[in-house]
Amino acid sequence: MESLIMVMNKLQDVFATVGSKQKVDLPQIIVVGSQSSGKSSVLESLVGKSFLPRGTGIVTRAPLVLHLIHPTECETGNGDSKKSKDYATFLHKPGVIFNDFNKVRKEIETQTEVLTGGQKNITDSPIVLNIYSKQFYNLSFVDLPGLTKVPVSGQPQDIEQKIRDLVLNFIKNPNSIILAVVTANTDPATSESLHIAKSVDPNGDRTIAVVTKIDIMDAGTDATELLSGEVIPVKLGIIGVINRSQKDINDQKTIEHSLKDEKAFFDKFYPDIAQIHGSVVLGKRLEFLLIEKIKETCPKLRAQLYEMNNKYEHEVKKYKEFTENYDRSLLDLITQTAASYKAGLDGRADLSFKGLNGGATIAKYFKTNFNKDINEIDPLQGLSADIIINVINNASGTNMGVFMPTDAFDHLVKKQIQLLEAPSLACVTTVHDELATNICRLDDDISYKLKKYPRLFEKVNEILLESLARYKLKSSEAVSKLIEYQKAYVNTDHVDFIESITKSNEYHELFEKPANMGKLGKFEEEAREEGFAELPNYYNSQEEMLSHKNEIKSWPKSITLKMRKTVEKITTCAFSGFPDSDKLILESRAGLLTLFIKCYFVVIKKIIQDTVPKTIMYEMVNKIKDNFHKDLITKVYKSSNLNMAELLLESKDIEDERIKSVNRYDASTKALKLMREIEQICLITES
Ligand SMILES: Nc1nc2c(ncn2[C@@H]2O[C@H](COP(=O)(O)OP(=O)(O)OP(=O)(O)O)[C@@H](O)[C@H]2O)c(=O)[nH]1
Repeated sequence: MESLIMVMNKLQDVFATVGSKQKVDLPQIIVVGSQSSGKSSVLESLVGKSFLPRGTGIVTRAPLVLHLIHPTECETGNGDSKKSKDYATFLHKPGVIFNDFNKVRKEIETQTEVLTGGQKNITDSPIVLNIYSKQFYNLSFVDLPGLTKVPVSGQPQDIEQKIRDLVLNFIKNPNSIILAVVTANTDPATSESLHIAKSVDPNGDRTIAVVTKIDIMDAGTDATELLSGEVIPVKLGIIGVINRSQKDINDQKTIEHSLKDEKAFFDKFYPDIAQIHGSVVLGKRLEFLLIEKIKETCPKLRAQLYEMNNKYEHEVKKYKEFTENYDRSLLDLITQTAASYKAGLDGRADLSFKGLNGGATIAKYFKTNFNKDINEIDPLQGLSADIIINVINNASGTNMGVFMPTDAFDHLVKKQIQLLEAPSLACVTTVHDELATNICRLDDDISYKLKKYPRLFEKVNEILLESLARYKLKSSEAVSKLIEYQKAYVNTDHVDFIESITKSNEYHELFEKPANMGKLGKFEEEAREEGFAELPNYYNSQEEMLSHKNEIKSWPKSITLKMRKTVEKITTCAFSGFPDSDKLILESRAGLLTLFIKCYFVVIKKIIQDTVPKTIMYEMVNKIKDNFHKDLITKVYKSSNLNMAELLLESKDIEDERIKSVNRYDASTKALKLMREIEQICLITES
């Protein structure tokens, strides 16, 4: 019967060595208790040896999986002096025999440091220790860090939560037996171990309580009530033990001696129940419970292992498929890569993909960021009133004409149109970068296959970037041309321009509300009185006046009349000897010019917001979608400096993954074999 636990131990080791992606709920005894409750002492009494690290603070910082093994002849090794006595081995030190249990303690301490990275932190990576002794039963435990509330210096503040999480992770395994250590000298209602056990096993169906420190209870109190099961609601039993006190340990009292004293203590103080308490009873009870648990969980465990084995077998086959048929599938892979890349832009890619795909990202960028960048450009950026007046003066030359100089408008508006080039070119760059990253959004399956061959992946990336660089150049040239086109001809007849002017507030202020015209308004009546008839007197000749009339005609028709009126008023003012007339004329012209620039800019912004995305789509996005496949085939196959063998080198990561996958499959096959052995033993013992 003992060998049932031994086979289960082997099963545990299989998973401890190889690890498993999937959790396997193996039957285990998990020791849980608050700090200094006596967990280590209980384990040492069961083992009959002092071998666990002691000290202040949190001593146990890694799960310790402890297998107690009753060795067979073969394991004691006939003639092997090292194995002739009790000895220990660690799973992480294969082949090393520990006869000295002080060295076992040291090794646990050293390995704890290795696993926790030298910090006072805790880890969930287990240390697996086998102790071989003819003296005891086969048993297996997991010893965990003590539940604590106060971090010691150097320990993370959340240590309490970390320990709780670690303990919970072990005890929530429905096939585990919770060995809750409870101290007799404190109120069981405050016992941390019972509390945490209850959170995963509310009815106490898989919890056994071990009561320590009965010997140091307050004078006048005794543990009869506690040990009889009236206080603690657990179903697997309550067993009292007397461990060595600190003084006993300091005095180097042997465990053998302590076990004798323990028996004497129960015989003397609890004669009626002495037979069912003590470390020896505890050991036997735990062995019985573990065997029962193994039998009970066998069918479920077998099904779980079977499923796991199938899954790993499938995974291993997948690796083989890639490595063996690579040549044949290179072309397929390139085709799939280009198709997946295109699908990412067309929006038909993996719908489960979290976040936006490449195509959607670009569309969103056009609609929001690019439009915003353009809208945010101030149409008068860099144009102070002085600059505008200066340009008007220069455009008028020596002749201080009365009408709006079109040259000044042309000059200024073209200067402002140029401001649109930088955000448009930035848009080209952003889309380019998005197209470059789109390679990271291939379908999982293709991306996985491609990354398996890093050189090939690198080559694919290189080809993509080369093509994109070409298309980016063309896009930038085309976008710059769009700006040039706008600068080539200033179309003041554009319907949107006229509409924009008439809808503007400034226009309304200047022409529709004479009352708000300020100084100009004062002369409005005079202007009306003197009339346009006076105006020809201003010009030196009829010819000159006519030339100005032509100038008026070059402005959009719908505004000409009103504009003319204003200019007329200004001119009249000049005639009437108003002292600031020149200044007034200039300011009024500058106001008009500013309004026209603003309104014309609205039109151009709309055109740019519409045509830049179209140009980028044509020159870059659609080109890469249509030509990526062709570019890949041409460059991967035809490039003379390409060494195919190099392209086919498997990545180190994937190679490691493949090895791990094979190991996992081997381990699960081994586990299934052990499971069959366990089932055999169960059958024999039942019949
Ligand atoms: N008198 C007496 N002392 C005990 C008993 N059990 C444990 N002790 C003492 O209590 C102290 C803590 O015991 P440990 O076995 O180290 O407790 P632990 O739960 O393993 O402690 P941590 O691993 O630090 O959480 C030691 O000084 C033991 O000697 C007992 O039954 N009686």
